[in-house]
Amino acid sequence: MADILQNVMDHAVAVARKAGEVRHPYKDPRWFIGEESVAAGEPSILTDDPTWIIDPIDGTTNFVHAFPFVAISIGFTINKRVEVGVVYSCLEDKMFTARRGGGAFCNGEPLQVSDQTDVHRSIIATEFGSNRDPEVVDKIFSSLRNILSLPVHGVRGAGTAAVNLSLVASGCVEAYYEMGMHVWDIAAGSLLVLEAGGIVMDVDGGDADLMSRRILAANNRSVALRLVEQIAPYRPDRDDAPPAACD
Ligand SMILES: O=P([O-])([O-])O[C@@H]1[C@@H](O)[C@H](O)[C@@H](O)[C@H](O)[C@@H]1O
Ligand SMILES: [Mg+2]
Ligand SMILES: [Mg+2]
Repeated sequence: MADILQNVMDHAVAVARKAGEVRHPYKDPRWFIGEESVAAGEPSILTDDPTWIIDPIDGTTNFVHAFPFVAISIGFTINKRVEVGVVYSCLEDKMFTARRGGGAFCNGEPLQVSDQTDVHRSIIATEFGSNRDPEVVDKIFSSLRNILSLPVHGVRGAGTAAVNLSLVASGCVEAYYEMGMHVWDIAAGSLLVLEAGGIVMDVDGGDADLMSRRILAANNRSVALRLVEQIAPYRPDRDDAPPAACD
């Protein structure tokens, strides 16, 4: 684990030097998108530069209520593509790691998504999110009703996007979808799913977009596309949307 992070940091330094950058790639705020730094007013713009995308506590509500799923999520992108993902599920003491082209692992053991192709025999993970706008709540319940009525074997939610994605990568659930979470919730976990043999796309079946605040991650295309038919999509403000103008 320490080796993986050190290699990535060395790689970031090498890329920066090649580009003629003199700044230190893990001290310059431009190279970070973190939940807390963005909350403190730092920008949330994904560039081609090497960028750490960090959620120090994913599952804050769980943490407050002692509901036992909480994770640390660290993604690293170059050219807007996730190259390394690390999710540490703290109470399970599971360290999930993935490197683009290098596979996904849990505590060093290789991960593989479920081989289930029948959505009716699947478990689907999702979250209710924190938006209580009645139109959004209606969409959430509409999607849920459609999916439950397919029917599927079950619907679950761990209360953390990073853990939900680790569950897809581990083959414990077939898919996870959500609208309204942020890039720091999913950057690392999305690579876990891809490297475990799964797919990641937009909830409408289009290309995945890290900054769109929408994700559908699944073990395979056939399960994913059956879910696309059931999901009532909505568009939260993007993570890289300009701040609203003040009067
Ligand atoms: O705030 P936080 O605990 O880091 O992250 C949370 C996510 O992991 C959760 O799945 C999602 O439903 C919440 O909206 C929130 O984004
Ligand atoms: Mg989070
Ligand atoms: Mg958090």
